[in-house]
Amino acid sequence: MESIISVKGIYKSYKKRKSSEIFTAVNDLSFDVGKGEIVGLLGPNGAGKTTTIKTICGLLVPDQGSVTINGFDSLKDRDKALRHISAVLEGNRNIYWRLTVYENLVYFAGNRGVPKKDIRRKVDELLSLFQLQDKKDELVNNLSRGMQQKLAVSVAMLADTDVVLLDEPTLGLDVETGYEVRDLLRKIARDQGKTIIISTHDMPVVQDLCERTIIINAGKVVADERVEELLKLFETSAYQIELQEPLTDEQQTMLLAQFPIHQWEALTLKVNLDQEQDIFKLMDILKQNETPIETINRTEINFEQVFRKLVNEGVAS
Ligand SMILES: Nc1ncnc2c1ncn2[C@@H]1O[C@H](COP(=O)(O)OP(=O)(O)OP(=O)(O)O)[C@@H](O)[C@H]1O
Repeated sequence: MESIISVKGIYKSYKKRKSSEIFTAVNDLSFDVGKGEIVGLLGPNGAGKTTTIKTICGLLVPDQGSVTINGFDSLKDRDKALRHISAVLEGNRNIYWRLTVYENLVYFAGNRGVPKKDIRRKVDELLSLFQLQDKKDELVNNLSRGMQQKLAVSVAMLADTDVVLLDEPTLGLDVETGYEVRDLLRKIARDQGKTIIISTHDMPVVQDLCERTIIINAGKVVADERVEELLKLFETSAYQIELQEPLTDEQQTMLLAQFPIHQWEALTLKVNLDQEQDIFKLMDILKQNETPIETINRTEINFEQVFRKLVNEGVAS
């Protein structure tokens, strides 16, 4: 797939407040994003997601490394590179709180180079797509957080850029509005073929919306995989075993020595096996004392478990 964004070996350090210590927020980060891909940038608090997004959209200059957008270096060819990008940063900073929804859209349409004769049509299209017609004369300050977020995303759509960067688009939204924003983003990506990078903590957003996820932790990439591949990697190996009787001390010692048992409560064992056939070895130990087994189930593993495993273990597979 042709790459539209190429991040190569970027580093970014900050000086810690009230001390001379330097903190490396992004540490040799590299990845590519293909045209039309929807990529989730996932990571715990402080992982370096916002720093990465701001570096891509030219708000921060990396200490080392480069960002290329559609073939243009974001530093050397800044104007040409950034022409391809719109961003919605955290906190709805790209909209004016003292203007109405309509005034914001008209103002930013002019500001982003929409020809005068097309502004009205473009604004009406976006009001309709984002279901904001009823709110068009409302001051942004009086809108709910979800409405403000929808307006922020619609402002980012005005320039019709190839790439849209979204920093935490569902943060602080209630479940219903979160779904609504997610559906809108899916629609935009599918119907308009845009490349979308979403930085988020929200696992369902990634699982539901993104084709690929780049998981970062402490400023480094710990996984760069298609979401379905990541889930597959773990789904074959998660088991839950219910016993009818407790195990002997000897069985317990053998199990703990040989298998990564991650939960053991009374008669319930949960284990993630590296290879599927390991379940037979585990059964051998259980059979040694003829321990009656109530059930063995392969458990569904969700994206949150995959994420926690990758972040805690720091390995891609
Ligand atoms: N301007 C700054 N000055 C000093 N330190 C900063 C600055 N901006 C970010 N940091 C630090 O760099 C690290 C990475 O921050 P960043 O905002 O990129 O992470 P994040 O993954 O987006 O986190 P979160 O999910 O909490 O928003 C954090 O430890 C943060 O405190």
